[in-house]
Amino acid sequence: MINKTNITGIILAGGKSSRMGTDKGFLMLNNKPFVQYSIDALKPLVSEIIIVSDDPDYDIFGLKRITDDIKDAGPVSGIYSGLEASKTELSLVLSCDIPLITSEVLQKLINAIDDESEIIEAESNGKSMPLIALYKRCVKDRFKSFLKQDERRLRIAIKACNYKNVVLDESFQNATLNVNTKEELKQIEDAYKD
Ligand SMILES: Nc1nc2c(ncn2[C@@H]2O[C@H](COP(=O)(O)OP(=O)(O)OP(=O)(O)O)[C@@H](O)[C@H]2O)c(=O)[nH]1
Repeated sequence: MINKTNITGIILAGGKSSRMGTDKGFLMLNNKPFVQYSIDALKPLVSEIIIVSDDPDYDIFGLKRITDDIKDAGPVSGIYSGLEASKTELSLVLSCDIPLITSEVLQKLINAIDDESEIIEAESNGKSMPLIALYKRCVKDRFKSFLKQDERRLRIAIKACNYKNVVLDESFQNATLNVNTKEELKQIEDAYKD
């Protein structure tokens, strides 16, 4: 029986934010930092939330914060570190730059759990979203071996696992929007008003 006691939430909040030029998790939408939206979507569904970031500013959220085991290695390292710290078999992994994300989307990933799939990604508008996804603990060793080989491409690591997508219909398109640039920030502000 799957319930919140056997799922952990992992939020990736490291990286360079080079396209935005400022830490994306602390961008504001309706007076709330972006990362808080990821926290709020996870909260009803998980037993613990872990933030993976080197930045102690994230401690204000009162959650467990861990740092990347391997620095500057991108999301593969962030996910690996989060799974290593997770106490549960299942983890919902989110980025910190998806402020319209909802628990409903994450529940769809949980509903799709089966014995075979090791990674279940949301798919929106034909695009797989590895940072709106559910990961089983067993993938962490494969992620580690990729990191050891200096392979940092998340898609390559995912392809080495048994993965599937949950295709979301058009009504969930906004919920999965992520923000990388100032232009996309403007788009999110407009989508939020709708
Ligand atoms: N913990 C951790 N999180 C990361 C790392 N790199 C990216 N992230 C997170 O992964 C998500 C997607 O990040 P990207 O937009 O692909 O990369 P970014 O470095 O934040 O931004 P760019 O420099 O513009 O590519 C965001 O939530 C980032 O905070 C990393 O090395 N460690």
